[in-house]
Amino acid sequence: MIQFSQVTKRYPGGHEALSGASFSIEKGELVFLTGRSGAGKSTLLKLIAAIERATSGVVSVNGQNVGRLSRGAVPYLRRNIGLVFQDHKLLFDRSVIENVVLPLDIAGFDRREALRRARAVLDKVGLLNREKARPVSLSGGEQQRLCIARALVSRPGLLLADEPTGNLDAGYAADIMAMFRDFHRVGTTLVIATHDERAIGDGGERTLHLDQGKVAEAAA
Ligand SMILES: Nc1ncnc2c1ncn2[C@@H]1O[C@H](COP(=O)(O)OP(=O)(O)OP(=O)(O)O)[C@@H](O)[C@H]1O
Repeated sequence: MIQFSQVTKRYPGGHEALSGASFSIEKGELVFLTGRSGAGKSTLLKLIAAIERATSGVVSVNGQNVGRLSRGAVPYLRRNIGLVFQDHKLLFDRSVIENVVLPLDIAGFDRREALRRARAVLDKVGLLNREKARPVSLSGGEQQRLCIARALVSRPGLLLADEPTGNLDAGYAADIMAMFRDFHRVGTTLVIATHDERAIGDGGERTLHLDQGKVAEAAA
């Protein structure tokens, strides 16, 4: 599903965040991405979602070279990708539930069905009682859970999550990981960048370790 062939990403200013990275992720895999702060984890996720483009090498998703996608084609790629990034990009002028419903509105869902699904996912992340609140009135951890709800509501085939449990206490972190594992069980591909040992657990999942822009398989 995801293939990196000799991918290098150099940011303006010369910093090389990824250096000749090659690996593949099959459909339905759950993969953790580990490595020190600054190792290149966020960069790797951004290349998959075409938020950043590789300096050299090929990133392909579902057989498409995402570095070659036209601007117009990027929304089609993202339609099937749930994104949980650190800069939540929530809409602060809309309520919690409207933030979650939005991807379904864009996908043309019937309003009642969209609200039903949005409430179900808000319930799972423990925010159902805040559905009318504005995101600005939520704590950092609540905003993170809202972001996770919004990423999962359209049941994407691929979920990319950057430190999804970073701001959460142990209880919520475990709930979110359980949700991710449920999605994995029904066939979603997940790539989760994390420092959080609690998130990785002892499930024997595949872990890719990043060190100074190089990617290596880590022993489970
Ligand atoms: N837009 C940018 N412009 C210039 N340099 C950048 C940019 N984004 C990231 N970098 C640099 O690239 C390197 C890798 O950053 P990246 O955010 O991918 O690391 P990370 O492993 O996700 O770190 P963290 O765990 O702290 O989020 C860092 O040295 C960072 O400073």
